[in-house]
Amino acid sequence: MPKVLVSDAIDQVGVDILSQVAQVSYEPELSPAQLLEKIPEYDGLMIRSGTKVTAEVIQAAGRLRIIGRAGVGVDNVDIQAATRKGILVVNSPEGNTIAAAEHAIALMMALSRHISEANVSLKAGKWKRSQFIGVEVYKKTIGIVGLGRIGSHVARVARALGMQIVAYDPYISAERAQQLGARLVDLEQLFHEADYITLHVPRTPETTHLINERTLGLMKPSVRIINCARGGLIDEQAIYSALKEGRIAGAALDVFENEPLGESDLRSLGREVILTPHLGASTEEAQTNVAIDVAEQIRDVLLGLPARSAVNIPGLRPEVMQELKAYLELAETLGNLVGQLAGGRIDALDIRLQGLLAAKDAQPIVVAALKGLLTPALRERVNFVNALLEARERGVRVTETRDSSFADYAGSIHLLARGPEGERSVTGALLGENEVRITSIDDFPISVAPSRFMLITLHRDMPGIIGKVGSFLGSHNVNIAGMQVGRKMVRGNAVMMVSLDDPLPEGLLGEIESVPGIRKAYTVNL
Ligand SMILES: NC(=O)c1ccc[n+]([C@@H]2O[C@H](COP(=O)([O-])OP(=O)(O)OC[C@H]3O[C@@H](n4cnc5c(N)ncnc54)[C@H](O)[C@@H]3O)[C@@H](O)[C@H]2O)c1
Ligand SMILES: O=C(O)[C@H](O)COP(=O)(O)O
Repeated sequence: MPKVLVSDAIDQVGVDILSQVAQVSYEPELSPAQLLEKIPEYDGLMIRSGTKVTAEVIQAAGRLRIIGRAGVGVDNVDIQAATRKGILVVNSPEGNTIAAAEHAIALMMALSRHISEANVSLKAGKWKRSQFIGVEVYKKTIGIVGLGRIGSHVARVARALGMQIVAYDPYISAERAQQLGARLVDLEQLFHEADYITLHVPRTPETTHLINERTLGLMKPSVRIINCARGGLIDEQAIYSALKEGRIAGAALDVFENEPLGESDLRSLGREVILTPHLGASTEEAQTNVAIDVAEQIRDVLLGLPARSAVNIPGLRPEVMQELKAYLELAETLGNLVGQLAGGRIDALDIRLQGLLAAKDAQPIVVAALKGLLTPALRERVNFVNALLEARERGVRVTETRDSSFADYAGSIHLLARGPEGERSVTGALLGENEVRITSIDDFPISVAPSRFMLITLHRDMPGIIGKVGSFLGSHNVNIAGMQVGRKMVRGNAVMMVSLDDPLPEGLLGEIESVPGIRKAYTVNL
């Protein structure tokens, strides 16, 4: 039975799902050193933001197949290292959206009405109503940075509160913003106009210290800033100084550059700052959602099924996967074949999707073809997770084209590989629903089912050549399971594909190539 380690606090429902297929260790208090020591035993790892899955952890994870992040942000996982090692990373992109958006709104309201400070004051026995005069959000302008899932829900709620909405998100259309009642503006304009600024972007090199000494200077002195997204989006020292000196009115921060938040000047401030310990996703509903979402994906992957929210491979809905499954096998077989025929280094791979495939998502087919192409070199080190990255790192340029007019088969894939030794091409299609057929090699038409051991020759189409190869193999006790010849013209060049029951013994390939009329021979394992 596979083993799954749960190293952060997750809802019990997640543990129950994992237990259907795995032996589960629930250890939410592990130190980094303990994680490093334990990880080699596990096939799956389920985490939240508390566990740092560093390159060192991944290096030590000898049998790990999947890391499930019960939440959105995967910046605590070294994705590059996981991808390189072929470890799938999945998350729950929507399970805590509402919780995070509501926390941002709650912080905005708490800041506006001094709720946190007033609560502490009253509990300390004081009744100081005049000290807690707040401001209304009605008719104020909220600037939303990042109009994705959480930012969009904040926009909907803000609209219902009667706020004006400006938004900055270079990756969404003005129409989408308009639907949400938001006006898209550039970042500087947002900083100028907003009475409230709320951040809902991932942390990237582009968004790191988005709020800093300079940008704080662009804002109204009455501005209140909310960060429920990621630590590091705000320069903490700069916002501390701006708050302390009264250059801005307030800030509410749920996330920090270093978590847990240790010594920090921010802690010394009064009502102008509200700090919460990364609680955006901490609702009962969100924790149930993310636990189910991610545990189900870990369970499915351990059972050999696809994941629905993979971070490091194209996400494939199960119905799409089902539809493309046989074509993925075809693409992988063709990639493997053309890779072996081209031999050695391949600089470029052109992938043509023909017939009905011209209308499909090409990405999974490209990944499958690359997996096949790299398998002779990398063996089990290459998989659907790391094939694209490995190909990129080896300098393989990939292009894809489509030809919907192709009518010989319902759907067909043509691969052309270019390397220092020239170009080689193969085509394949499905017979019926899922029988893979190789339908051409270097444009010579054939129809051959791939088999584990194959002999392929390029030769002149002339009398006796097939017989010579057949009796040569027979004389070395190699049994032929099937044979087919393809040619474009009588007595021109031709290709022969021979399926063998056994591998060709060492040294025989050279002898086959010395048969008069044979230009080149290959053994191929599919
Ligand atoms: N505090 C919490 O507990 C908590 C909970 C959930 C999510 N989060 C965090 O909230 C953030 C947003 O999550 P989401 O689910 O809305 O993600 P999302 O991917 O749906 O939305 C992110 C948006 O940011 C935009 N974006 C990317 N780079 C940008 C840039 N340079 N400038 C402006 N916009 C940019 C994207 O186009 C996208 O629309 C993430 O960082 C996530 O980790 C925090
Ligand atoms: O990215 C997320 O999903 C949030 O930051 C939530 O993190 P958590 O699961 O550690 O609460």
